Amino acid sequence: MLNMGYWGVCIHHISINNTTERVNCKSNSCNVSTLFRFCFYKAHQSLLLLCLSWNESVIMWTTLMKLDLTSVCLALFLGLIFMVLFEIFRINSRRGQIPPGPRPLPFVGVLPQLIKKPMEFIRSVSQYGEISTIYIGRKPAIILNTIQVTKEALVQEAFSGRPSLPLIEWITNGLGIVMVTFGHSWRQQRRFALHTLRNFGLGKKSVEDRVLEESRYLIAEMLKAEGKPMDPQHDIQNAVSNIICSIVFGDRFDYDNKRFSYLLKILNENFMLAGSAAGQIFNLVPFIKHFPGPHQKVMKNATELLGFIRNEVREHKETLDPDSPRDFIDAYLLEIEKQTSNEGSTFHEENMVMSTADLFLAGTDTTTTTIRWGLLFLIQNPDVQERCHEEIVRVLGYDRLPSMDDRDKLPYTYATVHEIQRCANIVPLGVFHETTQHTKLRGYDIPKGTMIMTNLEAIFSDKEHWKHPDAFNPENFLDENGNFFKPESFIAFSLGPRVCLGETLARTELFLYITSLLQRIHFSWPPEAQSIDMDGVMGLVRYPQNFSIICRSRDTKE
Ligand code: HEM
Repeated sequence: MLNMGYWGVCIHHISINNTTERVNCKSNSCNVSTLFRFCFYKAHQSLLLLCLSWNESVIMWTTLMKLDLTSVCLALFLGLIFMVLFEIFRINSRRGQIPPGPRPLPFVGVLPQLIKKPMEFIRSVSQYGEISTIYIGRKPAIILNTIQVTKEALVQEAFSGRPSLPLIEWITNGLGIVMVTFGHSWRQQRRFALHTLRNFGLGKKSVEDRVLEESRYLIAEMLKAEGKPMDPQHDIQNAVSNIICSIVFGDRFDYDNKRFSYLLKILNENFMLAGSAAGQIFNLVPFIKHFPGPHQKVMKNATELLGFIRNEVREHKETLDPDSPRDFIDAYLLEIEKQTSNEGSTFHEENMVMSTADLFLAGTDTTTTTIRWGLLFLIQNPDVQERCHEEIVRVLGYDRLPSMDDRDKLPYTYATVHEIQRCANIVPLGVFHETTQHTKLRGYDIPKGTMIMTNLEAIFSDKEHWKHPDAFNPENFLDENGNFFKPESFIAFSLGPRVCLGETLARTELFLYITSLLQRIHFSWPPEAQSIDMDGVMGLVRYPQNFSIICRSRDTKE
């Protein structure tokens, strides 16, 4: 049995032949090495067992073949050396034909570096030029390091596919929107989701009103722990999730709802695990799905999350009024019915569950994580926090909540929200794309099926495009007259046919939540706060390390 957390304490029970070995490791970087040690240990033990049980047959065979055991071992060893040499030759023979990049290890490519120190590795990749190559396992992937080349590539359909990642495939069965490859199903599901989200208020006053109402709950909840150290994760996640929940399920959930809190916890756990070393190893050797390991936890969590959605679907079916759809699920149920006679329809119940899951998941941990990074940056830059608060109170006072129309009147606060997104950079390599056909980029031939990554870390810190690339400074989004402007390099939601489907919703939530929090609450560190590694923790998104803060209500008469 293997039970592994990501960067926390990991406890491994390795049980073979009724003996259990327990390893306790507390270092942050231990998981990778421990996992490798575990894999090595397992492989070693299995080999030993095989050797023991098949000892007799091996002896029989080798006698039969007139070979002794030493020769068999030597042959195996030479075979391995040959495979490694062949792999090195294969990689080297492609140099010059593909963009340059760091030297990969045979079979695993750059995965050990990417897993061990992801941000350091991602930063180092841009030194190879506008586009570079990294090997993910045995396959080369192309990294786009500048805004120019990213724009050139991502607007094309040829660059709009998605790679098939075994872990995601295992869970989604190739359904939904986010990880579905470019084609008919993706087009139908994406178009329907966009259209339906708009019908239920996306980009309109009604979603703004939901966010403002929720921000009142959020402020009240955070101030319950006024003056005491508190981890803001759950409150923010619940507030953010309630907006997408109200659109897809037609309901919000109270902050003390135990069942919903549990679902949010496992959602977060899955985002963490799927993007961790465990997820990468699964994608490299998917047959481990038949064995115990952290991937089983990912599957168990996913099954529970999908079970929750299936339950919602069941309840919606029982109470559906075709003349007045209440939310995304109602609209989808009606669409399935409408499309029954259409042969090319991709609308069916499993696709509904997976599309709903995509909206629920993508709409929760992305915005939550950005706001958490925001609190970190605002506490570390108290002058920025104060300047935002002063601007907000000057324009709105203490009582009027902000609206999206206030953006022009709050240029410094609006710039701060964007600067939070730039520095948080929650998907530093974007969401992976794949070429849908053979294509060319900057003179290089790129075969169909090549993985494409956007180096947002390099683009967001390009010295030619940012006034203060390496510091948290809202001036990056202000012109010489103090007005807000958006540099072309700001592509946190990506671009092209795959651009984030929830961009409007996310921007509404980020501006309204951050502004209303800064209006009413002062944030600071608890006295015993420890310093935080600002590279964060890599999951499917880049999370800040866990932290606690002190919230104090702004004195409305100050
Ligand atoms: C701060 C918040 C967010 C950020 C930074 C963000 C960023 C992104 C990025 C970078 C992509 C990949 C685009 C590409 O493949 O080139 C994406 C895709 C997507 N996002 Fe977001 N997102 C955010 C919030 C949301 C929200 C609130 C929703 C909910 C509606 C959402 C739904 C989606 C979906 C469904 C896709 C897949 C689009 C497709 O493959 O066609 N996102 N997002």
